[in-house]
Amino acid sequence: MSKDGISIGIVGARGHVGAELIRLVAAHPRFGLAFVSSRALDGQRVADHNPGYSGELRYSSPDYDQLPGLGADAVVLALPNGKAARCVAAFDAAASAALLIDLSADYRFDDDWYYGLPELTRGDYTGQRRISNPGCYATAMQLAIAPMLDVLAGPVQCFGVSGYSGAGTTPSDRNDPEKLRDNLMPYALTGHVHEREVSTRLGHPVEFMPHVAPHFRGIAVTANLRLARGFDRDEVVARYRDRYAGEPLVRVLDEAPWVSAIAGEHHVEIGGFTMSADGRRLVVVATEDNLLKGAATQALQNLNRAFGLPELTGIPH
Ligand SMILES: NC(=O)C1=CN([C@@H]2O[C@H](COP(=O)(O)OP(=O)(O)OC[C@H]3O[C@@H](n4cnc5c(N)ncnc54)[C@H](OP(=O)(O)O)[C@@H]3O)[C@@H](O)[C@H]2O)C=CC1
Ligand SMILES: CC(=O)N[C@@H](CCC(=O)OP(=O)(O)O)C(=O)O
Repeated sequence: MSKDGISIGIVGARGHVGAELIRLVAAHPRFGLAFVSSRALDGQRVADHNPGYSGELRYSSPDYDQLPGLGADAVVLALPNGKAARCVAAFDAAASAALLIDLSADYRFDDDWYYGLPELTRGDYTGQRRISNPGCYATAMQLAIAPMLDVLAGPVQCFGVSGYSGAGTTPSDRNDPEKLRDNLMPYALTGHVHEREVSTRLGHPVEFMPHVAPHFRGIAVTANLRLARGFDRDEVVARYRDRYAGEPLVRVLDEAPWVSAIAGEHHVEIGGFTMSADGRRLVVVATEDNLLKGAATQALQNLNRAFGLPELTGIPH
């Protein structure tokens, strides 16, 4: 079941993110799968649904109060938003020592949980056993804005476009390929949870306008930053390069990154730095695979750190 004794359980493993995690954990040199849960796929062979897995494990569908007894060292909750609390309560009731990582938005505002965006928050990790994993857009937006945080003047506007895997597997207009064909679908144009998440984490107001597009995976965020003084483009690019030097999962490019190039990649790309004539306005573009650095890869970074392994173990980079 587990390699070298570190076993990982995944709750909500039928989802797009759960599928990526199965693949990453299966290929990890130290982690193995303890269980993968799905109500719809209960009893079916994982290998029949996931080309990244070749073992004999089958999906199971335990009740939440059975989860702590399944012996996983860490359990990743990959359920839709609003569903994590009952799982967490089961682990609390059992006084389980298992590490919990929640991929939903449910604990991102809870100070009892470590918020795991390693490139920005790894210094806050002091061995917490409850980790909330930032959302895909929230990761891209924070990484795109952070290097300029101390020189911002006024709210930042972020125009976001996501592939429809971002909308999960529960059928909706936002993951319906027919309705998305030749289309760009705006939604939650004010007050999206990611707007609140990024504004809270950066301590600076961010205005977020998300859209979903016909491609499957990958997000692009175009951020508009007003600056307290005039900047040269070179000075701005140097800030980003300095900030992310030594961060293999954040690549600073000169040109604007394309979402078509980020699918399947584990890193974020930031580039396209464009200044207004007076140097007081910067537009910057970030792209990311929402299912990887926006979710599963980041979860793996957090798991690695929690088990004392190098942060990028099992993450191609
Ligand atoms: N998709 C993305 O790009 C990203 C997603 N996230 C977050 O990660 C989590 C997982 O995302 P994703 O894989 O897209 O999610 P899905 O919407 O695909 O849901 C994951 C799985 O949870 C199970 N599930 C669905 N509804 C319920 C329910 N009412 N009660 C219990 N289980 C349910 C389903 O499996 P079954 O019905 O078989 O039990 C489903 O396949 C979400 O919280 C999402 O917000 C974070 C960043 C990026
Ligand atoms: C297209 C689409 O619907 N995207 C989702 C992204 C959700 C996600 O991936 O992140 P969280 O875990 O932070 O919810 C949304 O905008 O809510």
